[in-house]
Amino acid sequence: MSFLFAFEEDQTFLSSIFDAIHDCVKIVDKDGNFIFINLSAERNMNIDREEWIGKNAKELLPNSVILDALHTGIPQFHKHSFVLNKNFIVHASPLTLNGDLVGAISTHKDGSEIEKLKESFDHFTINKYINYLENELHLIQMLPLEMKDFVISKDSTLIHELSKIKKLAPTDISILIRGESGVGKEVIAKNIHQLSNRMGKPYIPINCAAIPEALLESELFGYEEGAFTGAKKNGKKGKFELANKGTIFLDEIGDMSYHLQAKMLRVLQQKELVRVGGSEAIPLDVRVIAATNQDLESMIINNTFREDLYYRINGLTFTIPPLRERKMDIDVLILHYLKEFSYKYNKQKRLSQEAHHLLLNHSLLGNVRELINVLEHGFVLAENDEIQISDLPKSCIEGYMAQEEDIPQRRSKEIEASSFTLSDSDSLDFMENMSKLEVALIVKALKRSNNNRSKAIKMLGISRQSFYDRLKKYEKEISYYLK
Ligand SMILES: Nc1ncnc2c1ncn2[C@@H]1O[C@H](COP(=O)(O)OP(=O)(O)OP(=O)(O)O)[C@@H](O)[C@H]1O
Repeated sequence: MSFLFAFEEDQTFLSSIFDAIHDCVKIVDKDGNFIFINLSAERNMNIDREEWIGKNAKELLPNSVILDALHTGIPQFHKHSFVLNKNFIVHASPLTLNGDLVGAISTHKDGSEIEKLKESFDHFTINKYINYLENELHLIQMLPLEMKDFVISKDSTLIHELSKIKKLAPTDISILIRGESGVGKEVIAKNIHQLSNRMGKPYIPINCAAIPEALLESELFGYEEGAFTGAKKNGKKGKFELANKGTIFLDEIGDMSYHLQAKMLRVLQQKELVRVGGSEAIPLDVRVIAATNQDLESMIINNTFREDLYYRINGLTFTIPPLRERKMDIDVLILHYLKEFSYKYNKQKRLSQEAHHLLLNHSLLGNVRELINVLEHGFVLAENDEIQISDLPKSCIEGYMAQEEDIPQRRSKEIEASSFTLSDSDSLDFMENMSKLEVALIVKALKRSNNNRSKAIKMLGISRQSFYDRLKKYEKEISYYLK
């Protein structure tokens, strides 16, 4: 089991995960010897896996697809294979660790499975989304292979951001993920961990906004027995200690108090921590991924976020655009989650044209999380196989109606704010008009940069200080146009 050393402690757990997978899975080491065969494969091939482990695939399955993947180093997809008197469709991929080839993995289905799949697909073809899937899936395939199962996107900006992950994951660079609530920051953090050399070690998420300030310190750094009233006997490990050798995901880091930020910075710099009420320094080896929806740059100016911590956590930034700015993703996510619910509830349902239109045009402020909730609500409530608008949550329908009513007003605001013109009757007062021009320029820069203040400052070519002075001066006007 040479290359599985990374999971030594978790091998039983990993085996039970693979055994729970319905697809047939086989793994060989770099010499082609079988090191793992899951339960489905054992049953499907009608073999005794204990007898196969340690034997070479060349001997037991000559010309098999797994050997092709091992010898060429190239993934093999949808390969037909006739062995053990059965027809199989096989996918196989080489396995690498730190850039070295360590083996190969294959999954297969046999003819009867394929027939079942075909039947369910035939049923689906009445659903126009299947055409969508077939036409557009190649774009999803642009994602790194390992991420396909997790992050669904065909938005070029997001795909570009995600393509960095593969290169960065194996390093220990700290990462800051930015984006609104529900855009997928945590899914991406998990992916970074899974693609890193720390995979198989702990991944510990903590939401800094969800834990009361008084408890956050001991949650993060742990405490010793007697540290405070109610402290457990023998003390307790904090999230940082639990994440040792692995990754900690600090969600909503902008909500952490200034005092805790200072403590966190010390821990990150010194790579050791002292539990609350303790004196012993505990060495730490933790990769930090943080996420925020806040404008940390203006928090630094307002002295609510420490600049030194900002540079410490911001080795690299990923910005995930909100769902309303990647409309194409709404469709693929709908497709994906309808499929997921069809497995979960053992039923197949599609969206009516009207409900589909509503979701595509809804501003979905809760992003992917809201889309999933709304869809599941509709899926469960729909009387037949078509989800109607009336099956969606009331709040979603009301939100959409309010948004539609607001459109003419928003459009007129946009026109007003983005053009600076003077009619004959307008005042020519210099100072008054200069102020209007400043507001129009700032609003335009903020809109063009998706409200990213650093980018807006660059576009405007003015200093940070001067930008924030104007933001303060015209706060009311700017927030009116941006609303
Ligand atoms: N691109 C995506 N593909 C598939 N599922 C996604 C995608 N983005 C988000 N999701 C799903 O949406 C839900 C919300 O995602 P997640 O918790 O990662 O968002 P978040 O940005 O971390 O939210 P918050 O800031 O509120 O913590 C999860 O169920 C996640 O699996």
